[in-house]
Amino acid sequence: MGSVIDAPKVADANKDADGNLLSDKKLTVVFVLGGPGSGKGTQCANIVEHYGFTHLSAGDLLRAEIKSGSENGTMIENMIKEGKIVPSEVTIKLLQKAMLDGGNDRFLIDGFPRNEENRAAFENVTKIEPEFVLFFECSEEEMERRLLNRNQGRADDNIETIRKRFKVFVESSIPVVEHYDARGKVRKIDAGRPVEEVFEAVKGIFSPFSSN
Ligand SMILES: Nc1ncnc2c1ncn2[C@@H]1O[C@H](COP(=O)(O)OP(=O)(O)O)[C@@H](O)[C@H]1O
Ligand SMILES: O=c1ccn([C@@H]2O[C@H](COP(=O)(O)OP(=O)(O)O)[C@@H](O)[C@H]2O)c(=O)[nH]1
Ligand SMILES: [Mg+2]
Repeated sequence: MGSVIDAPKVADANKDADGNLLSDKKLTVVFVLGGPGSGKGTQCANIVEHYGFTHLSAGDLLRAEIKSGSENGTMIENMIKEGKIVPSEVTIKLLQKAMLDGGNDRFLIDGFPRNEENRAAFENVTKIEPEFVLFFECSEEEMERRLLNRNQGRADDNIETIRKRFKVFVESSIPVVEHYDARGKVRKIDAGRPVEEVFEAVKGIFSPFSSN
């Protein structure tokens, strides 16, 4: 019974004010994946500046949800502190809303999908397939160094949580990259280099988007 009642709600959540479905809008969505500290947020800011994408960081949306005092806030806060993946429905609802509010037709979705369940649920609910997956490859040694120097006051940038996040990344997020790799959709970047060098490589991938 729950699924019968919930179905229209899901469909509504996917419509903008004019009743258009997200999936009807011919959106360009790029998933930006890579381990914690690989430079996803840093490079997304560069891409936004040069290629007119709107940047949606799933982690930022979840942290904003905690701050907003939502009923899910405490649950999200506890999961982030433990480096665990927040239930798909929570993250997807935030992403859908941000896309509908975004007023753009091209989005970088940073740090999502983090596991196969995230991926399948997003596809099922939004009917959106990513154009491609930008994957930042970086050693754990380098990522650990970056995270311990990030200085953004994040509750999860401590060595204990960082180790848990690395484990979750290998066990749950790498299979998502493998899923898209098997479909020829992964664009892999060596992210262990200085920011400018990484962006040079990113530019090579985004050049088709530079004209409009
Ligand atoms: N290529 C790079 N070389 C050195 N430091 C970097 C590089 N890219 C990002 N950083 C720094 O590393 C930290 C993590 O970067 P961030 O973009 O937040 O990564 P992510 O979003 O993947 O966790 C930040 O302090 C950032 O300034
Ligand atoms: O789709 C997502 C994105 C993030 N997170 C949680 O938010 C944390 C921080 O994610 P973020 O992408 O901000 O971290 P980063 O990879 O940039 O260090 C993760 O460890 C997870 O606990 C999540 O559950 N689902
Ligand atoms: Mg980030």
